[in-house]
Amino acid sequence: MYKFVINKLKFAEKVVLKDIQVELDKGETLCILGPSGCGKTTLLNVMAGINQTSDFSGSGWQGQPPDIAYLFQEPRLLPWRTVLQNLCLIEPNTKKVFELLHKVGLDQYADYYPAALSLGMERRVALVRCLLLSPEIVLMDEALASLDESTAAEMRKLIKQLICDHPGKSLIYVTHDKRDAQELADQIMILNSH
Ligand SMILES: Nc1ncnc2c1ncn2[C@@H]1O[C@H](COP(=O)(O)OP(=O)(O)OP(=O)(O)O)[C@@H](O)[C@H]1O
Repeated sequence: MYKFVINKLKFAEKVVLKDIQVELDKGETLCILGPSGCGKTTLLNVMAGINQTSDFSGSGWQGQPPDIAYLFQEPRLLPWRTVLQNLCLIEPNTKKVFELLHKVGLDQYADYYPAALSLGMERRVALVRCLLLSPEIVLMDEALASLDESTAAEMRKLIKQLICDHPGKSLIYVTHDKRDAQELADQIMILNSH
């Protein structure tokens, strides 16, 4: 069981998150829903340890912090490196990289630069990059935003196959879309604005 606690998180004097307690079993998927500005991304950032600007009280991860990989809303691939070169920064074993690229249907695109890929393809490369880190928990921020319906459905299926149906991996998934929550979540958390 993973547990993460925030008592209060403020930016300047504005309270953004209050009395948050996230509990998640190994292998479980938690979807976090809530209106724009309620603090969903901030919560993921604090969990990933990359929120440096807030005034945060709480105890964070209870016990040993889990190994985390973060799929940001923007794929954040290095534009001057090919798909394979981006992924080999994480995993030098190209066989492992190609196995995962094959699973997301992109093994033919290993030598492409990110600029030559669609957003949906870049997101799939970013998903592979996360998985190569062998995380215990994957954090995802609006991973299907700005994709057309069929591309979003394809990505949702991959997330389900490669993370949700994987017994050892947990997923914390921020979304505006109730369909994502219905299809992927074991647990749903709704955040309100303060
Ligand atoms: N670095 C920062 N400095 C000051 N205020 C911030 C900072 N980051 C976020 N905020 C504020 O915190 C609140 C929560 O922002 P956050 O991006 O977490 O919301 P969100 O629920 O993810 O929104 P959206 O669904 O639109 O992405 C907003 O009012 C935002 O303006």
